[in-house]
Amino acid sequence: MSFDVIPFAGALHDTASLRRIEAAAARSLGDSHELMRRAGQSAWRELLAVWPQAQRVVVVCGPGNNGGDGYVLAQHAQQAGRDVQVVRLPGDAPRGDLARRAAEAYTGRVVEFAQSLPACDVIVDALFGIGFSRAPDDATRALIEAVNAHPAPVLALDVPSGVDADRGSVPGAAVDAARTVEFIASKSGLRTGAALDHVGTLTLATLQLGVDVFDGIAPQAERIAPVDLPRWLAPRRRDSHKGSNGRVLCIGGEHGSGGAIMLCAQAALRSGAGLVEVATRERHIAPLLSRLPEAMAHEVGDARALHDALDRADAIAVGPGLGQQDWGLHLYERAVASAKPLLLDADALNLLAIRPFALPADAVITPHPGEAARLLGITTAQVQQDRFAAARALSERYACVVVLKGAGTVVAAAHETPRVVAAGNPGMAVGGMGDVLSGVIAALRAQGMNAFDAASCGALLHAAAGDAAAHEGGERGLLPSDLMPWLRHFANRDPYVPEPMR
Ligand SMILES: NC(=O)C1=CN([C@@H]2O[C@H](COP(=O)(O)OP(=O)(O)OC[C@H]3O[C@@H](n4cnc5c(N)ncnc54)[C@H](OP(=O)(O)O)[C@@H]3O)[C@@H](O)[C@H]2O)[C@@H](O)CC1
Ligand SMILES: Nc1ncnc2c1ncn2[C@@H]1O[C@H](COP(=O)(O)OP(=O)(O)O)[C@@H](O)[C@H]1O
Ligand SMILES: [K+]
Repeated sequence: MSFDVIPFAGALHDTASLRRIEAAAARSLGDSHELMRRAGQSAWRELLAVWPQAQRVVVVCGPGNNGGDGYVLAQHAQQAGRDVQVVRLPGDAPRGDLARRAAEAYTGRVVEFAQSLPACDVIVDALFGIGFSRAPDDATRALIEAVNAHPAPVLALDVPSGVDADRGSVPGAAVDAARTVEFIASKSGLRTGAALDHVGTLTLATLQLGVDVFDGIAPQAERIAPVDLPRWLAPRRRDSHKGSNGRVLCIGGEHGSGGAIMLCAQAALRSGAGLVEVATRERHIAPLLSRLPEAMAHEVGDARALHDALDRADAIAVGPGLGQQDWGLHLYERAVASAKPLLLDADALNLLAIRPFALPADAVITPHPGEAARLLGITTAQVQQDRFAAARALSERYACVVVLKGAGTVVAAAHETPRVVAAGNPGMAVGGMGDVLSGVIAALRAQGMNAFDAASCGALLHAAAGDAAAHEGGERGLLPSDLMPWLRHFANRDPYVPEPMR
């Protein structure tokens, strides 16, 4: 596998930056074709390393330079004695000089696609890369569907065809790759949303370029993974005490939703908060204390008790199970008016959408895509079409830090490079999982982390705990409570876990 110079391991780029990097690389090599030659050769080496036994290779080539990479790979496979066929749509002969040159150098068979693909051991997807620009037409869709229906595994070159490499969305059909080998730099859109069901295992071929080709080009986003946790989670000072580890106040738990605030409080304790208080409905206090005697629970009908609890808190999480009735609205307004480090989730976000209050400085909001859509006045599908843009729009509109949850959680704040979490799994799509995240982030805030770092580290810690819990017993049936021991584990120990690059 090809790992050369990686300028900054978590750096993610968009296609506009990649075009500039490619241009700088072509200038420094003095020849654009050299880049394509290296791309095709790296991909061939990867294919050989992963599927050494593959004898029959089908390379599906598009009309652009991604197709050009495919012809270079096909030529290597041919020279290595493999049975190779390039398949392309009628009319998809290479259009540009680079790809045409690569196609002319390939001496093997080229067949036009008609309904089905030949039998083979591996399919190489070289249909579209970063030049993919619109939903596929019927003929292209039929080809993509034939690739996906074929039993052979797929190696995608640069981008699984049909995935938008900037936004992570799939406007029509997209190739389901077993692996994707990215060229030159990692792409932001392959780390979030619908893309995650298409990329398979991601690897990076940097094409032996020097770091100078990245000069003056800032990454669009940063990928964060469990190995990054020690960046934020230094060991505790030996002489710390419960006060120095922060007091969290969790507000919520309307009638019928008492479990939400209990999960939030428990997660805050398991993420290292020194003290956790809960302001909830009276009838939830006894069950909460019987499960979680370390918490201090208050009935908040008494205005003085609420005032004192708000005053004592180092960080406040408001929203889990809060409801949107008068009780919840009153608590929401008091929490927002408190000017304390604040986290808003669930019903606090629904209330924010209908009663926009100016949030205190450095507040964190943790919407799922549905909540994000309500806050932005758009549809959930529009949020998912461009999760980076939605997170950025929320951070601007509400002047806060945003954790846009879901596959490939995006953390955004004004003047910060957005971060995308390379952990988490669909087992976490279950009621109560977001309440756990609220407790984690509030605990990190109370321990002194700034809002953007607490949001990033908290989303990562939560996702890592979710992955560990899913690894133990599977994704289906995973419960938010299953994360609790793992939150403690990842908040303390060397969190390195071998993982595929995402
Ligand atoms: N430049 C370099 O130095 C290097 C580049 N490299 C490689 O080049 C790739 C980028 O190449 P690229 O820019 O030619 O775009 P590419 O992804 O092949 O697609 C464009 C073609 O597809 C077409 N098309 C798009 N969408 C479509 C749709 N839905 N349905 C149908 N057609 C559609 C589009 O048509 P048009 O929109 O122009 O009508 C155009 O013809 C990059 O990912 C990497 O693999 C490496 O070799 C390293 C060096
Ligand atoms: N498919 C998925 N992949 C990764 N993480 C997921 C996935 N589905 C849900 N999650 C995570 O689980 C949590 C669910 O939160 P949320 O939807 O607010 O649940 P609830 O409101 O029921 O507590 C979020 O942190 C989200 O990122
Ligand atoms: K491709």
